[in-house]
Amino acid sequence: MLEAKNLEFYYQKNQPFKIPDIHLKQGEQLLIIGKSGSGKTTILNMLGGLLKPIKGEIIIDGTSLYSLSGAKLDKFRGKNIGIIFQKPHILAPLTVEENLKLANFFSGKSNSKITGLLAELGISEKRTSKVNTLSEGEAQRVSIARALANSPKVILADEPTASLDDANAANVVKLLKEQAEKFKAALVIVTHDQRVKDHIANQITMGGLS
Ligand SMILES: Nc1ncnc2c1ncn2[C@@H]1O[C@H](COP(=O)(O)OP(=O)(O)OP(=O)(O)O)[C@@H](O)[C@H]1O
Repeated sequence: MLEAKNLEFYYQKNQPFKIPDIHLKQGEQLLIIGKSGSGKTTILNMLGGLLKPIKGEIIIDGTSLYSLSGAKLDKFRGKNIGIIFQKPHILAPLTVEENLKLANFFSGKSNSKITGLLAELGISEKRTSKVNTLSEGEAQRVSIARALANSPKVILADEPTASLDDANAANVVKLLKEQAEKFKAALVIVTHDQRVKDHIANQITMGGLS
């Protein structure tokens, strides 16, 4: 479902990252760990179609991601990849429901899952609340709901627990795992949070700069 082979990337030519290969089948989960600055966000952006590697290939459900370009890549991403960013990328002046409908609009999928998702994530009662009135934990759950609204084949989460207390952090990891299992999606979580490490056995470490 998700394969990354022989990836090479650098921001400065003399400082290439060491990037391990990734092979995840449908429903498999992976934790990418590594110290601050080792390139965790960088690899996640490459896997999500947001940053083209200098060399190597990323294959999602049989499609080589960067063989697509422009609108085709955007469309593929919208349909197949759900990304949860470190800081929730949700539109603050819109309501929770409007944010989710927007995600479906861009990926051309129906709104039929929204009610169920909000219930599973425990934010049904916030459906018509503006996102800028939510707590950080609630906003994080909305960004998860938005990433999952289009039933992606690959779910990518960048430090999803960074700003959450212990109870919410455990909850968010549980939700991500449950939802990934439900859709049989491949799940990749990037983190340095010790609290997450105990929940996903399959782990690789970013090697930092070569
Ligand atoms: N757009 C950019 N241009 C130049 N250098 C960058 C850029 N983005 C990131 N870097 C550098 O690349 C390195 C890796 O950054 P990245 O955000 O991938 O690390 P990370 O492992 O996610 O770190 P953290 O855990 O602190 O979020 C850092 O040294 C960072 O300063």
